[in-house]
Amino acid sequence: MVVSTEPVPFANSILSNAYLTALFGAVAVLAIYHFWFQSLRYVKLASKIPGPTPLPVVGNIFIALGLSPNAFMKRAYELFKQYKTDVAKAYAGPYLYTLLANPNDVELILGSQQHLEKSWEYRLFEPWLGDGLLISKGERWRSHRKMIAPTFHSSILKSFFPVFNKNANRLLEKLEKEKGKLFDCHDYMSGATVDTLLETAMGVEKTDKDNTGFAYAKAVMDMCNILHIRHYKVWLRPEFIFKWTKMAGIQSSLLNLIHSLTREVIKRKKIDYYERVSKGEQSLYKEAVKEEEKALKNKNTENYKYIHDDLEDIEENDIGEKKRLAFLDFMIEASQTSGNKLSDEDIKEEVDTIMFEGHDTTAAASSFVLCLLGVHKNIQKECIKELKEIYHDNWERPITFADTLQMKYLERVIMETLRLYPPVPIIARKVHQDVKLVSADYTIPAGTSVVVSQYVTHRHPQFWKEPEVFNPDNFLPENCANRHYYSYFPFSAGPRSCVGRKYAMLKLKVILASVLRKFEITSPQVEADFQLQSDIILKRTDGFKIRIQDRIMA
Ligand code: HEM
Repeated sequence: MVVSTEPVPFANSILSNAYLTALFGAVAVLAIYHFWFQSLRYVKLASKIPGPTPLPVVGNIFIALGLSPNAFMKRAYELFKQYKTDVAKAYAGPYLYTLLANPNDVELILGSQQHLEKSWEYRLFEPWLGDGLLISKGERWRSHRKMIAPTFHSSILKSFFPVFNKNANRLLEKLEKEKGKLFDCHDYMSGATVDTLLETAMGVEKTDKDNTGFAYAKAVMDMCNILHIRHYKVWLRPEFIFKWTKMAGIQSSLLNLIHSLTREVIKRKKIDYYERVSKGEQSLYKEAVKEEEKALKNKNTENYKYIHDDLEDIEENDIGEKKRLAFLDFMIEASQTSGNKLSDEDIKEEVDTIMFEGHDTTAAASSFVLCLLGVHKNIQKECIKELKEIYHDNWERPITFADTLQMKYLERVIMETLRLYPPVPIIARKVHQDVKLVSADYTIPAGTSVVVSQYVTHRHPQFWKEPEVFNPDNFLPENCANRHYYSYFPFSAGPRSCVGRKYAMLKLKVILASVLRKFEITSPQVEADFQLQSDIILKRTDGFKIRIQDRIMA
């Protein structure tokens, strides 16, 4: 049989008519959508705000298309500079995001009691952190924060010093094998941070053979990567799409690992608690609450004056050291006390939140400090000068709380590191009321998301002299005195600031001073070589590479 390959004019014209109709139909639907979209109140208000032109339906998501996480970071920062504005907008589909760089505007969001709700992307954390402190809202957030924040105050932090020192020494032992080699210090800092958190905040001691810290830290890092990919590849955000990807299977095994550690930790602590009760030991919870209330009446401020938040409303010396409980003990006792409705699941969510927030942030911060000290040898020398003044000939003695108060230069190095390389590079909130900006005549419409970026504001040329230069003297008291308060917020600021910032600063000082006393650090790279990744936690995609050798004391 011969099959004709001749075109069939009639069928063709039907097809082309069908194509044309479909095309016109699609254009008409898009046009109607476009005009409807433009008529929406929030879109009209936002139309005045500068930003890249959005395409119908998809908005500006093409900015992220085909970009790797570190290229995305670079591109976002370049766009902000290119528009030379303190306010910029972008659409992910129909969702409006307004980015604020000016501290006066940042203050309107972070300093307010109204805009406390996190933007909806934080919900991607839900399978992991549940409704823990980082993402919870309303009365639940308020009551849990009131309970958790005081468990990270100086009176209890001081009692953590033996554990801080023990884990710092373990880290030094592990680092021995890297002497002379070029290696990535992040895994080491991460493992040490998890072990310290487990032992301090959770009260769970680790055995020498136990590799839990490392496995857990690795699972947390992998989870962060998945969440980050879903943040910027917005089409992967909906659960019904994500669940068909390979990543969903990986996420599920990572969460199994993370959650089983959390459940194990809580189980162990509960057994301890019941043993204490069976021995007739009294619950310290009620007494601690009473002390807390008394302390709250005595408002005072101290130390870290560069951050405004509710933690400063508590005078720590008012709280008897013996009556203070570390985080997890406190949560367990509170759950057993009538009047509290803390379930095991509530405790698990808060434990997961503290383990995530307290670990990856501090590990990134300490790794950045080590790299920067490797690059800036003169600044490393200054740190050593200060440490010599504190330790004289007793170079190996354990680091005390009093020592950390004298580490003023190291504190400035840490703060400057957190300025240029803030571990949490952005924060997003959902606003339920219109926000009239201070820096320009724009109004952010209610019901949309606002993004403030530590990375961008910390480099704002109007508020920082030579903003791209690493200079710890930026934090000399005289240089801080007249700087806008919200030009620096590595720990966020206002009512929803980081509850663990004092813990973080103390831990960073102990771990960094320990490494510096033992090793001299060098880096083969300069800062311009750092490849930054706009992950949930800011990282270097090229690795935190340093070289160490025994420090020879002159
Ligand atoms: C260098 C270390 C750290 C940095 C830079 C940092 C930074 C931050 C930032 C920016 C936020 C606000 C996040 C947002 O609103 O999206 C935050 C919140 C939080 N941080 Fe930290 N953090 C650090 C260490 C810690 C530690 C050590 C802990 C606990 C042990 C901790 C516990 C928390 C918690 C529970 C929240 C949620 C607070 C709330 O929403 O009420 N952080 N942190």
